[in-house]
Amino acid sequence: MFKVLVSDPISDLGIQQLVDASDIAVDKKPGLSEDELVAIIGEYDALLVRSQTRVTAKIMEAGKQLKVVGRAGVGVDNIDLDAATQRGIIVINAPDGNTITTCEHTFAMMMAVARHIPQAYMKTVNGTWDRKSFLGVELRGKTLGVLGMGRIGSEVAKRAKAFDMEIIGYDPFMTEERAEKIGVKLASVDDIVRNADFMTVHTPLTPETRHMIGRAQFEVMKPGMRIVNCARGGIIDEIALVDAVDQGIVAGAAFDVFEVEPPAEDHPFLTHPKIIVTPHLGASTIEAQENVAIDVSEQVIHILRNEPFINAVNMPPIPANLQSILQPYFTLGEKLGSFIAQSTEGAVTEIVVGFSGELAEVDTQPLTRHIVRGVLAHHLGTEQVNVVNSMHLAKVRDVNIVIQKSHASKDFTNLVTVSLRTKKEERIVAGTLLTGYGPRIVQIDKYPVDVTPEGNLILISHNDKPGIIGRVGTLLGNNDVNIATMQVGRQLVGGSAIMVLRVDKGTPKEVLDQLIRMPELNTAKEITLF
Ligand SMILES: NC(=O)C1=CN([C@@H]2O[C@H](COP(=O)(O)OP(=O)(O)OC[C@H]3O[C@@H](n4cnc5c(N)ncnc54)[C@H](O)[C@@H]3O)[C@@H](O)[C@H]2O)C=CC1
Ligand SMILES: O=C(O)CCC(=O)C(=O)O
Repeated sequence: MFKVLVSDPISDLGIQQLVDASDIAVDKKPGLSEDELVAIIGEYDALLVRSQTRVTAKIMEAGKQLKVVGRAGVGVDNIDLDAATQRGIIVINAPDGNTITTCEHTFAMMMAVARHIPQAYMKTVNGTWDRKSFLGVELRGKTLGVLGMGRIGSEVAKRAKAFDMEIIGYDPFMTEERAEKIGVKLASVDDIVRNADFMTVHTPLTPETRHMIGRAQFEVMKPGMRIVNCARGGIIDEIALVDAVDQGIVAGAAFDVFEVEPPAEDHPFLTHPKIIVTPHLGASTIEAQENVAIDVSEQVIHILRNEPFINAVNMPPIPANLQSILQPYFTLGEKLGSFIAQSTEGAVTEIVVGFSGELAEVDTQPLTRHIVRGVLAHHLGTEQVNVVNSMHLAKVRDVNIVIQKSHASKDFTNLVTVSLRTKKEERIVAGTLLTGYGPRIVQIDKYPVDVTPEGNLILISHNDKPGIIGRVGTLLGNNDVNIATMQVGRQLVGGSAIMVLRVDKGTPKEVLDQLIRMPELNTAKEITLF
């Protein structure tokens, strides 16, 4: 039974599928401190959070069983991604479910700042009927500058057109074609600052976007600008903004997010008459909270059940078309990696992965992660290594990963070749998927073979001499080890050869030792593939 901890308030309806899953037990414990989480996280396989819980390295370290941290929302700045990756914990988010809601909140804030709605409300409910102080401005005909034209920024731009606004946008990944399609004129940050009447930011907070609107930008800003931040505190320099409002450069600002949340009691935004605030409510609608919880719950279930999943933040995404090509090779890749690691001695220094045939045409990175996982799991344990941290673990252990691609594949539609170099030896194994038959190992070192990569195998290298196969069979039979299948590979009659035996159960070490002592037999290794 998998255990999932929900440590922030997350929509009950959204997590219903987790609650209903017969193999999953869900505990809801919102509001725990870091120490409280550290004390209990060890028993959980998955952690679900919104933005309140800070998922620190200390929590990951204590989460010995933790396979996935699910963020019901977009931003993962409350999760230590490096710590997660190092520990092989998958971090997923729900990037689509709150886009419209946050876009709508941006408009609520834009209109509220244009028409002084919070200030007018406060005065009215406090008994003052003041119709003079709150002269606003229209959105119609104004220029809106959008910084960050991703999901939310693009939706904001679309809706701004309905208000008859001119939209200028900046995003390093925005193409002219896409900008044209959504009716946005591409501009630089400087153009936006100098020309916009309203400006809204929709980027993540990164070293590059931190204070991307600061003193230098306020100095050249179009006077009377109104600014909205429903993305992340810190994209706009808060102190510089207050000064710009006081100097009359900025006519008003609406902030949903703060550099530190919640803000200190004496934060200047909280008492400023021209700055309006909400407590990080961008994603707070019934619809968005259900959407993000449904999305993240679905993926957590997939991950716990070892099924394909999407939206991993600490792993490159696999496009759907690629997923269907690569997915069938994942198991083969891990098995080839495991086979070669089990059959090779010495510290691993290099893994050379070769793809030929159709596989050479596509981005095979996700498959490489599985192969490297297969190799490293033999040395570091299957619990320690997964596809999230396999490349990282290889790097920190100075294992060189080399990728080779060849478009021609002589005998197979696709061939995956793994060569392992260790301080002692080098070995090659190659495999493919045979239509109707499944995964096969088709080459071990220089020998062609046809081995189903599963169960208990014995890999023997020997000299091709009459009687050796019989002697091996007799020795195993005498020790109650039943042979299910046998493959022999050789290049020359009487030369060196290999034998791959599939046996019904594990082979005791003393039996392997007896095999190795046989004349003409060089090595015998047990390999287990499940
Ligand atoms: N207030 C709230 O409750 C919510 C806040 N957010 C925040 O809103 C932001 C945007 O979310 P989405 O649109 O879903 O993300 P997204 O990933 O779809 O879009 C972000 C865009 O910012 C662009 N970008 C990155 N660096 C940039 C730079 N230096 N200059 C200009 N553009 C840059 C990226 O290319 C990308 O297109 C995120 O920070 C997210 O955490 C999202 C949901 C709710
Ligand atoms: O969970 C929340 O309400 C915060 C949403 C948010 O900031 C995000 O999704 O990035």
